[in-house]
Amino acid sequence: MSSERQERLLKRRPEIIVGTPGRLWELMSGGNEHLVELHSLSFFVLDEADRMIENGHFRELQSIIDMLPATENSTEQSPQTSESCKTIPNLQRKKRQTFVFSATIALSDNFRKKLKRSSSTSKSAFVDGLSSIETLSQRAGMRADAAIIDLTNASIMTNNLEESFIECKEEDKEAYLYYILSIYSQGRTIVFCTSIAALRRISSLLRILGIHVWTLHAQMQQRARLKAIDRFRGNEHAVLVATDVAARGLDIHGVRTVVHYQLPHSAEVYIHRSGRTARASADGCCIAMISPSDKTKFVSLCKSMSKESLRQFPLDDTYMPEVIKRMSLARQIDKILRKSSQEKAKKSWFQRNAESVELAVEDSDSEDETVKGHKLKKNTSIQLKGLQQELNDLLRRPLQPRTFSHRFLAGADISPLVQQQLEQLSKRKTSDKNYSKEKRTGLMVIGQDCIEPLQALRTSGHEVCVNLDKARETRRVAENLKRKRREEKKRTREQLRKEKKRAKEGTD
Ligand SMILES: Nc1ncnc2c1ncn2[C@@H]1O[C@H](COP(=O)(O)OP(=O)(O)OP(=O)(O)O)[C@@H](O)[C@H]1O
Repeated sequence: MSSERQERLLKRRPEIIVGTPGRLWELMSGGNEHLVELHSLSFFVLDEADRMIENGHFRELQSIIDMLPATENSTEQSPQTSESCKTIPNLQRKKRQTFVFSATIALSDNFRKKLKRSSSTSKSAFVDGLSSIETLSQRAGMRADAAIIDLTNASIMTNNLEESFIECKEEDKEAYLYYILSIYSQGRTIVFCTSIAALRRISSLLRILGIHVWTLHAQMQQRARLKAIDRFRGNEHAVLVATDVAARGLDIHGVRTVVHYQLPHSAEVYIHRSGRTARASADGCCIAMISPSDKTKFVSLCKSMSKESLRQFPLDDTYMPEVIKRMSLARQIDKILRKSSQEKAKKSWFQRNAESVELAVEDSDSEDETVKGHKLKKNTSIQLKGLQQELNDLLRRPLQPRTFSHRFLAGADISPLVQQQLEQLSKRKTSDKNYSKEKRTGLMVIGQDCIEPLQALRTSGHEVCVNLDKARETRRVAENLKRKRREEKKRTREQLRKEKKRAKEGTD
């Protein structure tokens, strides 16, 4: 929202103002009348407080707090006055209540003592800035007898949330993501990435594979972000691929699954990301995709949240050959499309710059080179069409396990589920010509009920130890066992050889 529009809205003197520190301070320091009349402030709320002090980026917050009038109970000196801040006599000041919220606040044991000490110290004693949640609370005028309400349970996460993981190679993550989104296609899903490059890649691959996804990241304009959220909210089976800008504060009803496609850098971000599902009294599940290089990070993440074991997300490997075939075609298509869009961008950049300096651009290529270029373009376009045709043929068919064969369908061998799916499929094929255009609906998968990942996890997921020491111990035991078996075999072979030799010597 533009600051002009915000200023217009502030003229109506709203009773509640929700803002980010940057914009709020911009308006306050600009002398907005409604915002500097802080003597009548009844409630001061700091939401996501731990984020506010991260890496010291919210200097503006410090300035805002410095402008707050001292509360009745505070022994602080009068607030630091700025040109835009009015000095109000104590009698006119309202009693102010301060709230500090976050799902991930770590308070030290002597938090209250610190607050007590601070109430007898003047503001000028804090020279470090808002370096900790304690300092933030002190500066916001929190009293030493502040109520601390801790709603976290032993597992930190809500009990309605089922956490799980998939262990796979880094290069197989894309295929497994496609597997989850197509086999368990029910419910809203948010897929989290740490980098925008990864977000762009997987969203492009999924779109090529016919899964409509919305994206959300920091390089998007506010208007585009709001549009993506609206569209995501509008479809109960939609997929949102997002960076950590969506990790906090996003409250969308019916988010059933959160996928940590790339692991977050801290346990706090993992908690906030996972908290986009299983909100209020609803349930939900999260799936962390762990490649061998993620393993150490994942174990330390689990350790910091005191998790010794986690459920392994159930996978049916019989679908993988089909999934991998589709993914391989999608990758080839993506590569061609990416290359051509890069070439276009390069060309238009060159033209734009030439135009800006009023330079006439002449085609410097020789006739031979131009013909060669056209040929190459034509070949690429033919190759692209061929790949798209091949992929579309695969996508028109429901995803089916390797064991399934259309050629040898026999009543006795088909489970009631497959029988029912085939009947519905043939009905839809004849009645609805556009059936293949419907995305993420049932009947894309043969042999599998159309369910949410949470149901799959509850019915067939199993607990696996994530403790690195225990995992190492298990590996060591398995290796020992293997070594012993090898030695045993070698001994038997040796014995047999000797016996044969002796027998041979006996006959000679
Ligand atoms: N007492 C309640 N009864 C029913 N629903 C509630 C109640 N309190 C909150 N909710 C609902 O639960 C959801 C989550 O609430 P809210 O956004 O306040 O949580 P939060 O802890 O601030 O989440 P975040 O992790 O985004 O900070 C919202 O949809 C809200 O409407």
